[in-house]
Amino acid sequence: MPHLIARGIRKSFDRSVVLDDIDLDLPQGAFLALLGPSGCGKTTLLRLIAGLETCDAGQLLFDDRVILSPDRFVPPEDRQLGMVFQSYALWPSMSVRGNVEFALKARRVPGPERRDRVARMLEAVGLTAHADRLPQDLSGGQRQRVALARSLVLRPRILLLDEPLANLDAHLRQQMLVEFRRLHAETGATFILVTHDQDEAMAVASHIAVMEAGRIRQIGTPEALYRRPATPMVARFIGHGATIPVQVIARHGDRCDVVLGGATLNLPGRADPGAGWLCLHPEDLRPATGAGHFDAQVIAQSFRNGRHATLVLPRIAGVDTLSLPMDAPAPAHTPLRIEITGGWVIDRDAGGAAVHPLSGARIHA
Ligand SMILES: Nc1ncnc2c1ncn2[C@@H]1O[C@H](COP(=O)(O)OP(=O)(O)OP(=O)(O)O)[C@@H](O)[C@H]1O
Repeated sequence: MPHLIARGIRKSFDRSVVLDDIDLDLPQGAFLALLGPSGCGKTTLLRLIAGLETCDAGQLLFDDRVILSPDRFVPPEDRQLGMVFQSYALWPSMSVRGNVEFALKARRVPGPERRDRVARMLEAVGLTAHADRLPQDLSGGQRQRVALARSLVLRPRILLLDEPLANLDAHLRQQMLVEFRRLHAETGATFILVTHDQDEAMAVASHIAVMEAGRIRQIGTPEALYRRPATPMVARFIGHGATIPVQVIARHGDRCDVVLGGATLNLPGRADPGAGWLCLHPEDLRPATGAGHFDAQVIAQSFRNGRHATLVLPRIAGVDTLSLPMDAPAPAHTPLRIEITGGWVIDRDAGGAAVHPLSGARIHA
């Protein structure tokens, strides 16, 4: 049974619509990433779930109880959730232990149980040795751990994370992502993470909701979004993808015949005959070993993960650049013939589709 449900949520600020027709079915224990470009409404949706905003239309339900609608508002403290922000907002004059213990004291949790829960939480986030330090004497990553511990010690059913890693360097971010996954698995709580970094979302989330202009464009597992993007925006946003305009001439179930340049290709996809988009990731392209499909010219290369990541300018109308992995170095301006080895074909008018039929708005644990 889903425990967090949003139905047709709409929210405006000063008559401009910031969230529109938001639907979610989230079971207990999911790890959802809200992903999208700046200003698409991620934080507003998180704040709405947190009880820090009201809505104009729709409903938010937690375990079948309406916690938000235009005429109902359950305050944050009655929603069984915790929040961790970018600015960790720790109490500066309290020790690490004091910060983690504070809310338990406020809730009058008896001393022995309180000390036990704090000790176990500090152990879980690896801060036992720093329990008596003040926040100012900690690194950014350690402060972030205190903020996490402080929220998780209350055993929330939902933990809301608003760009919690934005202030950390790349190395610490990776460490904290591993930590998030571990704590998520250990606590069994539902985690909802706001991020505009798709690598971050792919690294931790069981499900990703890609948002654009106040709407959820697609929601599903990272793999579903990567392999079967519903819109060109999702295709470009996930996995460093690109889109190429193609003509779809036939559809056979989950495959389509498309014309690109002079060639006809049979590729995975679900587009009807007419104008379509071919969604590609770098590994769907390679230098042609046979006739190939289109000409291109190398713009630049960088060596990454054992391959030469190559940016090329394809000779295809309406396409700027594409990237593909190569085994050999190739200087700028090298002409290449490129072969397409995979991808996903969608309708040209798929731009506004809210939900892809394969991923669905309903999330199952
Ligand atoms: N209190 C407010 N009053 C007026 N407009 C607001 C308010 N809060 C947010 N907005 C507007 O709502 C839109 C969505 O903002 P929101 O912070 O939810 O986006 P976001 O996707 O989280 O962006 P970012 O990644 O930059 O944090 C933006 O256009 C923003 O300016």
